[in-house]
Amino acid sequence: MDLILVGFMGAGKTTVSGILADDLALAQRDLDDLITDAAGQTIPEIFASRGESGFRALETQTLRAALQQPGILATGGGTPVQDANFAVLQDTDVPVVLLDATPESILTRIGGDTNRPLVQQLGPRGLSELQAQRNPRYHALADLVIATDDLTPEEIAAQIKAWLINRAGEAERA
Ligand SMILES: Nc1ncnc2c1ncn2[C@@H]1O[C@H](COP(=O)(O)OP(=O)(O)OP(=O)(O)O)[C@@H](O)[C@H]1O
Ligand SMILES: O=C(O)C1=C[C@@H](O)[C@@H](O)[C@H](O)C1
Ligand SMILES: [Mg+2]
Repeated sequence: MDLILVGFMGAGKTTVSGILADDLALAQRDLDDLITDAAGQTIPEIFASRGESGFRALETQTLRAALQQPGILATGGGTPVQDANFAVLQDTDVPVVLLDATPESILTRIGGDTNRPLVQQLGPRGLSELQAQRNPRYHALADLVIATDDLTPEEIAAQIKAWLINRAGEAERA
């Protein structure tokens, strides 16, 4: 993998990874898509038939395989929560970018979404509490943090690209 995006549901990982992958001519890999492809079920179907723990087991398996592939990986919002996933993401040399967003932005973006079971299960308040609980994990992994509230996905992709170019230059000079 060349780059990993982490952050809460609705932070924009899938959207931004698509733009950046196109721009850099890299493969876009979305962990949620890889999981649904492997399972032959949507995320709500996986949660309904196997429970959240069944989804998490698939997520861990799929993450390990995805990290062996080149490209830009958009993780799921809960990926860093499992200790095994967190350890793998912490150990990798691949740069990790955190897309951060306030609970207000998250609710505006995904409050009405039906493809994320936790949005329905938790409601607005529970969702914000879950985000606060997960934030330390996201930040612990991040080599770069982008506050996305007032940026378009294109602007975020451009900031990440500039950071990657600068980072490559620094590595060359070292
Ligand atoms: N910077 C942004 N400004 C406004 N809307 C955004 C921004 N980034 C993403 N969105 C919108 O928010 C919604 C969720 O985005 P996206 O699916 O990329 O999030 P995600 O981080 O991949 O979430 P998940 O963890 O659930 O996979 C989409 O409707 C997308 O268009
Ligand atoms: O934050 C989460 O726990 C999740 C985020 C989504 O990307 C999906 O992986 C799923 O809906 C669970
Ligand atoms: Mg996504």
